[in-house]
Amino acid sequence: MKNWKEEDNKLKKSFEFKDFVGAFGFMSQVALIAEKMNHHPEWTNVYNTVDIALQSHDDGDKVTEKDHKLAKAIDKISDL
Ligand SMILES: C[C@H](O)[C@H](O)[C@H]1CNC2=NC(N)=NC(=O)C2=N1
Repeated sequence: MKNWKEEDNKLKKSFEFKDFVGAFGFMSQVALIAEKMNHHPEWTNVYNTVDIALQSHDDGDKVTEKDHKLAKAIDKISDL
């Protein structure tokens, strides 16, 4: 898990892409994985950047193993 930081009971990381298409393509892939895992990111997108914060709402709004699993899956997608 590269460059994720834990802050405010969330795992956070910012991703930067060449342009909006790169950013949105990444988000589309993450959305499919998140839906499969039934674990969904809080995120914002501004043009070529995507800021992600992961937290388990069902488990007291804290970071759990589910967040770590999703973070690893997201890193894999961003390395492609
Ligand atoms: C009903 C549904 O299974 C739950 O609300 C799931 C959906 N996605 C989720 N995503 C995240 N990040 N945390 C959760 O606790 C969570 N719970």
